[in-house]
Amino acid sequence: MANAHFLAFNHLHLHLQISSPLVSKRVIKRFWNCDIEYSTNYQRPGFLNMKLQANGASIPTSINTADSQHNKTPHVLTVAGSDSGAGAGIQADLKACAARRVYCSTVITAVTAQNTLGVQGVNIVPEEFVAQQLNSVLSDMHVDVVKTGMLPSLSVVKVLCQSLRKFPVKALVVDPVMISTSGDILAGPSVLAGFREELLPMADIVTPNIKEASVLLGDVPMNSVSDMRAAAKLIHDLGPRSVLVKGGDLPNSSDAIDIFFDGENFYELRSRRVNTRNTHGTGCTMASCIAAELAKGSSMLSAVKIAKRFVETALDYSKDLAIGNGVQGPFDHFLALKNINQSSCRSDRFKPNDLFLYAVTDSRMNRKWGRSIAEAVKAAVEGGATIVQLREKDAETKDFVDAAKVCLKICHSYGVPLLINDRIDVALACDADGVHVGQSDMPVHLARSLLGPEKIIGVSCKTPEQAQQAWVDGADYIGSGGVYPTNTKENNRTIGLGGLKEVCKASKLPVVAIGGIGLSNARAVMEIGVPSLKGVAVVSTLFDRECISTETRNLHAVISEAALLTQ
Ligand SMILES: Cc1ncc(COP(=O)(O)OP(=O)(O)O)c(N)n1
Ligand SMILES: Cc1nc(C(=O)O)sc1CCOP(=O)(O)O
Ligand SMILES: [Mg+2]
Repeated sequence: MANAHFLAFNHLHLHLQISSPLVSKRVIKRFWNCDIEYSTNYQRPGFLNMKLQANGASIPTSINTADSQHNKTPHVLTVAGSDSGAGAGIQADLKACAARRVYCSTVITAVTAQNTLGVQGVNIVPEEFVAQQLNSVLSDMHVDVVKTGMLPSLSVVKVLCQSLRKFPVKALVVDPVMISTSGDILAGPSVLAGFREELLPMADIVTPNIKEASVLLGDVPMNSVSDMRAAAKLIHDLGPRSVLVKGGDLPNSSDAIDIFFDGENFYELRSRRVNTRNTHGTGCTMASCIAAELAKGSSMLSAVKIAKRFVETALDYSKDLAIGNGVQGPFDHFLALKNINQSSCRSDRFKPNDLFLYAVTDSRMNRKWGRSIAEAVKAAVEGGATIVQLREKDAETKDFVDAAKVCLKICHSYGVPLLINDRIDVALACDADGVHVGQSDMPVHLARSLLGPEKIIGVSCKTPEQAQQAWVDGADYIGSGGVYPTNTKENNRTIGLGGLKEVCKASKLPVVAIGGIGLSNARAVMEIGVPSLKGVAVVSTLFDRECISTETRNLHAVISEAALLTQ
């Protein structure tokens, strides 16, 4: 499918992943109300030269299309041990990559006999044969990311490092497997030296759990989040570009807290601790999932966040799985094959700039103007709405689902995501792109476990504390208001531009402003000057008007101008 994805368009700064110049030109025109001129041929292979014209300014642009992953299948190579019980190791890696829709090839370093009771035997593959497998894969296939798991001997570590020097890849993810979850030793002290001296300096990320972090640092005690931070910093000093210390086994913690350190900033990533015996293979899955997201082109931090969310959701889904008699069972990676449909016509699940012009429907207004929900949505996306929310407070469930399916087709034909207000059931029934919930609706973490990791979840926040919680709970964006008084929502508290600013400053998530926003005040909202504010959400300004597409176009022009001027 020909498509064009905006990765960022902030203040005259454009990154465009392009697969068809003609489609891209149309999409640019529609999204940004700016004209685009192409040179008629490629002057350098893989580079597309173009001139963007917006508001009288003309910007020559050269886009490297050769880097685009469009025609390549994202590919992870896992170098790890086989687990006969298929909960961890190579088998977990294959399942995780398949679930994340990334091709996975395999180099097997050891074959283990294990089950839910523990590891009964280990048969190490000779290093020459590991080398041969590496050569077979890397000399023939385009591998984006190498992920390592069980590396049972120093010579295997060395063979791997040699292969990586001969066949460089985009990223190296090292899961420093040393002790199995059942407590069995999978790599001895000589391997530890290999990790420290050779492999970690080549790694883009290393993902130890607290036991592994402690062993890597010579058995330092690891009992708290501040110990994890200190360990992340010390492991970073060993050479990897970033470190994720996983705190799932941290004593006395009600959340699963991981520390991500990229050499500059620490991020404390929290998720709910899922109460289940089925946790065997979470480390392998986490690292494979990070590798898969990197192969698809994510930044490191967002790959880590997606992986954490994927693992949390899969654990939640597999709570009641009964496989084996031991204390630790495997979990199910293919939540997508249950009632979570991850297929989406849209290739990217959520881009913060989708919030730019957020159209929220209203059944009362549609009735007043004598139009269907689908007619209203079509006019809004034609006018340039970048995301749509169906907020149909008094619709019958069946009518709502039927209308939502029609609207979904319309939105997807324009590359616009469609969210459902409040009704998780309706979102599931029509396979919408996500939901928007308020503080008294279904809590975000429950919505997430029902909808899965792929769907977009927005949550209304009036305070910095709510904004912080939204991030912890796994929301994708925040709706914040009422910025101005509104007649559309009864008894809504107005927080003003000041309140909006406070929420935006506190928010780690992108924010869309809502409440009483129209042509006369949208500019003031966009000009508050906090980068997390990505756009405005409106109801009456679009839908309580005679011509929705004209009003949408007008509002688009106002906020585009404000966005350009606040660069
Ligand atoms: C983008 C956006 N922001 C806020 C809201 C309000 O949601 P909520 O607080 O749940 O109120 P209702 O819309 O359900 O009345 C929203 N819908 N969209
Ligand atoms: C649905 C909604 N939520 C709000 C909030 O403050 O969270 S204000 C609001 C209504 C927005 O409608 P209009 O654009 O017509 O003012
Ligand atoms: Mg609500």
